Amino acid sequence: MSYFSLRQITKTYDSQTALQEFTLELEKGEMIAIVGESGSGKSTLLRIAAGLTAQTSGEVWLGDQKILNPSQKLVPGYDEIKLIHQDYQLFPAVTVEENIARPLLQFDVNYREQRIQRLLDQLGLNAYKERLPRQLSGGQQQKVAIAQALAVEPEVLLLDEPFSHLDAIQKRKLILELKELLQEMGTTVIFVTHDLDDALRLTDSVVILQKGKVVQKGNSKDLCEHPKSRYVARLFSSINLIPDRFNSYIRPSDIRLRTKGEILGHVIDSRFLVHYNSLLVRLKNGGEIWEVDDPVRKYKIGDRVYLHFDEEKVLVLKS
Ligand SMILES: Nc1ncnc2c1ncn2[C@@H]1O[C@H](COP(=O)(O)OP(=O)(O)OP(=O)(O)O)[C@@H](O)[C@H]1O
Repeated sequence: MSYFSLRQITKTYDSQTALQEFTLELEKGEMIAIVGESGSGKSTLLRIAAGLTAQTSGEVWLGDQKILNPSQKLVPGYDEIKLIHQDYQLFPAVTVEENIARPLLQFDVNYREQRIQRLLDQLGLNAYKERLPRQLSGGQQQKVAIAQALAVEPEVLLLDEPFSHLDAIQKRKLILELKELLQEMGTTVIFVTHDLDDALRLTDSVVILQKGKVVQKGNSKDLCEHPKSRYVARLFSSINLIPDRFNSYIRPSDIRLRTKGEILGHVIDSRFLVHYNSLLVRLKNGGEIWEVDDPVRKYKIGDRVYLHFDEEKVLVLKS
């Protein structure tokens, strides 16, 4: 039996289905990301997993403990399962240290002090412990919210896009730091996001959610090489429709640029990116515009190019 399981969770709001028979089984210490566009049911799922929203049907289990929802439990939620979202609320009038102490008030004073010190160390917050939340940057405030959630050593941490206020550099750094910390603590984690890159920084194990249903799950290599839909394929890169072929697509990185060949086009735009130039190429036959990677940065706007790809790289995607 798995450690944390969401079994056949369905949630309807009035007549609208937000989640449909969602099932997920996690082992202790496992980390998984759920990636889905806005409105796909991610937040609803995490609130149900935390026992904060009542599901229409289905069950949540932590070990042999059934997680009760607010219609079954007087005080909703569990210390063992903590949810962090982007609109975290720190106590504005007390210091960082006191914010972290709040969930620990009923614990023994020695344990409490030790635990606060450990969290301040782990999250690099020592220098800020006397400050009020408004005297911190967004990233630092987010770290305090994380420290607060981790204070009671939850078994399961549910992250609902908690990094979306941060800039890309801060976000990358915090995700990597958090990953190390959570691995060390052996915490079981579900991270929901609309951003696949963020997901893959935390874990290689991904579930793709669309309109409340799981459309695919796997590791990044499987999902990238064998996407089951255009939506999944596009999470990794754009895809070019191959003219005169049904539902067949090729990724910009799977195209080779040649000076001779079959598919002729003209470069109409070029952008310098870190590992390659990203070209827009207008195909002579049909006028389609393809995105093509130029890793040697050889081609310029106006150049004639021939495009080549291996048949095995073609993605056939019906939906
Ligand atoms: N309290 C509510 N009452 C009615 N409908 C709701 C409620 N909460 C969510 N929904 C609907 O359920 C669906 C899923 O919403 P949810 O917030 O779970 O999606 P999400 O994937 O987290 O979206 P986002 O990334 O924009 O936060 C949406 O269509 C939303 O409008």
